[in-house]
Amino acid sequence: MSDRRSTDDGPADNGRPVVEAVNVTKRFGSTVALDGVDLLVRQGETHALVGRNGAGKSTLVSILTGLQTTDTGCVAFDGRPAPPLGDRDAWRQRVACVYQKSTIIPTLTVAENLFLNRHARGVDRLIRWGAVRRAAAQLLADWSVDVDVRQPAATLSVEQRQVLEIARALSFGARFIILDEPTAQLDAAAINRLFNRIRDLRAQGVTFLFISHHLQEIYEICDQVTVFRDARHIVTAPVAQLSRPALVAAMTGEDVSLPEAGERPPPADDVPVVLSVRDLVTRSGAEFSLTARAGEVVGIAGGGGSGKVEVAEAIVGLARPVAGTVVLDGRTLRPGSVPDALAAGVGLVPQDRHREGLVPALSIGENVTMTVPQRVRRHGFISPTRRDAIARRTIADLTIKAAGPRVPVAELSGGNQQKVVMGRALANDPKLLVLITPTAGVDVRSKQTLLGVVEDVRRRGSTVLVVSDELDDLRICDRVLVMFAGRVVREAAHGWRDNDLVAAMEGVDLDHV
Ligand SMILES: Nc1ncnc2c1ncn2[C@@H]1O[C@H](COP(=O)(O)OP(=O)(O)OP(=O)(O)O)[C@@H](O)[C@H]1O
Repeated sequence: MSDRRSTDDGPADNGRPVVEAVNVTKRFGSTVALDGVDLLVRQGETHALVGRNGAGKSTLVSILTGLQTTDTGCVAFDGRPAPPLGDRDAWRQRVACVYQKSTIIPTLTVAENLFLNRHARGVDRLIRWGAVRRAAAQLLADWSVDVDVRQPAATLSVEQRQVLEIARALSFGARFIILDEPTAQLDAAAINRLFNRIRDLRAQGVTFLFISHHLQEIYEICDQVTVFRDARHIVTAPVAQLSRPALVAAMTGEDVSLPEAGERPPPADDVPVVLSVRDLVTRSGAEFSLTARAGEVVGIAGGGGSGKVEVAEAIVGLARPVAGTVVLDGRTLRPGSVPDALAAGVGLVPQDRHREGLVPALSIGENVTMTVPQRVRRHGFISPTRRDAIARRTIADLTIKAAGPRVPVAELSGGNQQKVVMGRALANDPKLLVLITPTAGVDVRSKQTLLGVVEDVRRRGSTVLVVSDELDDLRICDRVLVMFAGRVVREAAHGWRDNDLVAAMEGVDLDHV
């Protein structure tokens, strides 16, 4: 393996290799997920692993955590070969991965989660709960985690769960932690706290492999970056030596710029109103009203707890509002009914694609056409040929990386699954397309594709709601309604400045400070 010693002065220079993957190849049937890749992570560094959706990142993570074997090549920790796959304890002492989807068990308490299967037992073999709780409290105190150990894990926030998973990993002795898109569900303040924690742990000798599609995060928190493209290792370099355009070019093989809405005058009064939301009140008290016309792209922005997702979910029927009406193209939607919203012409990309989005065991074709059975029926029966044709078009239009329309969605990478959700939302030619955090987990080139689709939909005369706190998502909007603490606090016309919008999302009124 080539020597990729850092040239900067950080701990990366002196650090011994904590983990090394050499010439690793992994195939799934005819798909080559990893093609002779190398990775070298040194002690004390925070090393980014980036690449487009389907580049092979998760596959490498599953190999580095002992969930899958390599076809060829090898993995070593601290210079010694990786333990056998079945020796879970040995793996846990070397490495842990904090995934986007938590592995914490919600029905157990914090203490139980921390000491699952390694409870302190007395001579009578009974579990000593007092001792378990004390050990858990000590562990959390050691790592400055402020959580009550008696609390049921279900009551923890996403942020607290992540921190708990990190503490649990450290308690097994692991000093190498993989963070797989850790910021995807966190708001700006929580991301800051996570980064501070990473810095603290790094100073104490903990090494991180950090996977994210948010390139600014790589520049903020990582020292080294490795780029994969199409299952191959492209480059490893100190972050400071790789400019953002160079990084994007390494990931995509080309320059990529994201779409932005052009300067358009507000729609005239004779342009039909497509969506009218009147005096909506959500369960937790968020209030919202909006009139949007054909061809308009409206953003709903806000941080965690702003109410933006609740409002969007109430509009599309995923949640039942306590008051208010939603009228789509003259038809009043039944509150809390997704089928009614779909029948009225809503296309939806929900926030949680695992819960409301996809059926992983079904094919791309089955998922994409799920809400439009009429389009795939022939003489009363489902026509696989029609279904394949629709799915093929979706695969081409959204550049989904898959061998064909009948591939189960479970076999796609995360970002490509998100494109299938978008494909399904578009399948019924929606009058109203509602996108909730549509580019979460999506690489920069795919972001360009997904956001570009919005422009096509708008041109066809549909209305689009983009619900997000990502500035890149919001830039394609004609106007953005910013929510804070359950209220719309600002309406920003196209051309807003990043600072203003971010300040409004944080509840700061820059005009009055
Ligand atoms: N269990 C599986 N069966 C078949 N193919 C798979 C399986 N797991 C992954 N793949 C394929 O391997 C390739 C690499 O996928 P992987 O999930 O590692 O990508 P990734 O870089 O993590 O992408 P993302 O950023 O979208 O999460 C993809 O083409 C994917 O479809």
